Amino acid sequence: VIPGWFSEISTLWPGEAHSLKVEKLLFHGKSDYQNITVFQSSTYGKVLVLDGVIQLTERDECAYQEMITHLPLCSIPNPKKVLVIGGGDGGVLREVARHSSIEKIDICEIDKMVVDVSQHFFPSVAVGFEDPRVTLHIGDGVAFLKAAPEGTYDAIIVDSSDPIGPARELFEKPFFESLAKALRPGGVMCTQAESIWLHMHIIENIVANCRQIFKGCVDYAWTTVPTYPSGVIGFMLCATEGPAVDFKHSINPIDADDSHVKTKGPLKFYNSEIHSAAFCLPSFARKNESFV
Ligand SMILES: NCCCCCc1nc2ccccc2[nH]1
Repeated sequence: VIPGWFSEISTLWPGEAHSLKVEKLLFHGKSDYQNITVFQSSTYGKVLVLDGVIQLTERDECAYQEMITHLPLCSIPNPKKVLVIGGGDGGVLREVARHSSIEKIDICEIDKMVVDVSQHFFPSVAVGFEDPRVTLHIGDGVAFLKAAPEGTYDAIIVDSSDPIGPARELFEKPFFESLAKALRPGGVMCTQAESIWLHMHIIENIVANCRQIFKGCVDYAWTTVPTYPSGVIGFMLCATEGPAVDFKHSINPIDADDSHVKTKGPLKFYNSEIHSAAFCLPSFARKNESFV
């Protein structure tokens, strides 16, 4: 360990570790589920770390939050009811709230300490919790979905950490089946789906499961997030059978002068061209080679 530096070491990316220079340790705690650390970095703002893994930094969280939210929500007309699994930092809520058609936002986060820490140290991210359409449920997303009536949601966003620890079950087949059940016909889901540089096996497994379960479009997208391992992270986008969905083009753009946009500031990363580009994959990750 180099004094003054945080290195992200994990068995999920053996032999490599992204490091950030630490100015000051701001918080360290242990919840019922994981170790939680917040530090002030020299060049990426404040950083949230769960069990030694970087979850978000103030400087680049916009890329992840905007893409995981707007890739699904801009692919369907008039989303009204949205569920977020995980996402206890509130960033996805902030982005969902930009869509004026939204009437109801449920969020199910297992670890209350993540919400409390985010509200205290990351107010520009946790601002999402202030939207009157938001209902926060503290609990296990697996159980929440099992209890959800069939066809409840237009969209479900699974903003999970990695498949080690509390989020492990969110990458397994039964969970994807419960997602499909809770979506209306032509409803869409989007999950955090790791890195094509590091986790092709995990991704192939997710795609195989989703192809069996979701009878609509199933596509993998990716984007750049400098502080995630390998500098990129992916998203699995799936639609249930019903009104056709084409993920690769934004059909429901967020109008720039929408009142919601003003309260939350302009989009820093997402736009309609980045939307379509996100589905362009390198040859080693394409259908003929591997999966999509
Ligand atoms: N190694 C990549 C990790 C991606 C993490 C995405 C993420 N960051 C989060 C912060 C709080 C709650 C849920 C979250 N999900």
